[in-house]
Amino acid sequence: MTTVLRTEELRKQFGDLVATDDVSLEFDDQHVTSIIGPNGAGKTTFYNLLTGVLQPTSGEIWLRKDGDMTEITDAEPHEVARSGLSRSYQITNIFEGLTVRENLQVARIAHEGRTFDMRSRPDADEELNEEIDDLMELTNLTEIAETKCDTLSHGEKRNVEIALALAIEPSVFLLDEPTAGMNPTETEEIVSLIRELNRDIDATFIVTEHDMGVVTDISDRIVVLAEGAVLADGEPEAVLSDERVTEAYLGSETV
Ligand SMILES: Nc1ncnc2c1ncn2[C@@H]1O[C@H](COP(=O)(O)OP(=O)(O)OP(=O)(O)O)[C@@H](O)[C@H]1O
Repeated sequence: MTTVLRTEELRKQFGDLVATDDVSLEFDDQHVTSIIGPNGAGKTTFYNLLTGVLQPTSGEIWLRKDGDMTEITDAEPHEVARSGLSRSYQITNIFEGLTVRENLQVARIAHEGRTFDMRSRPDADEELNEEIDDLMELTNLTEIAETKCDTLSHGEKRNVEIALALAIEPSVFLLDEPTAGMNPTETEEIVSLIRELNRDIDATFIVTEHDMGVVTDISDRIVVLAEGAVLADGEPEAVLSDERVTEAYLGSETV
């Protein structure tokens, strides 16, 4: 197993409030790790530190890039993404007026550092379109490739967001509440999509999720945060039967 992402005593304070409390974690390749915790535990802050949206008060973040661990602690969000850490946002990140294919063309072209211009006829770029066809097949979007995004369902949009995050060929893929606002059928679909992606592409998944059924279904490992610190870390069964974890959730929700 290879470590692809590591935090060293990562800390974030907002005034006196410690939102991330000296978190040291290592993430191995091809694993699905869920980060869970009661409301206010510091999950979003941890994600924002990893992706460069927030700067830590202290500590370090290291990401494997081209075979070597590289420090990304002070990197800007676009530099983090370019280094291979991609995030699918809870808040949608899609150009509503463009089709699914066009959205992916924009993302791929931007990732390759080219300028997107519809007049340059991206449809005529065979290599680009083959990559996008593969990406759409992987994320179950082939049938709606030519559909404008403003007419898609919530679940379909979620798949487009995942495809957009995958378009930058990430080595570490952060999923922020992937089933938020979904009905049971959409939730089931997204769970099988995450499982398929984990099997089919060489990426590491880190997922925050409130739905414990989903967490149990998809995780190789669960990390529990409470008051910004790591409370438990290990295989799902052991973590979810840990008394300290149940206690941390009392009063907010049930594990
Ligand atoms: N910009 C900020 N300024 C001040 N305090 C903040 C800021 N962002 C987060 N916090 C505080 O940091 C703590 C952790 O918040 P965070 O949003 O990371 O938790 P969370 O686990 O994602 O919660 P939830 O599950 O409710 O989304 C909370 O006490 C929150 O009020």
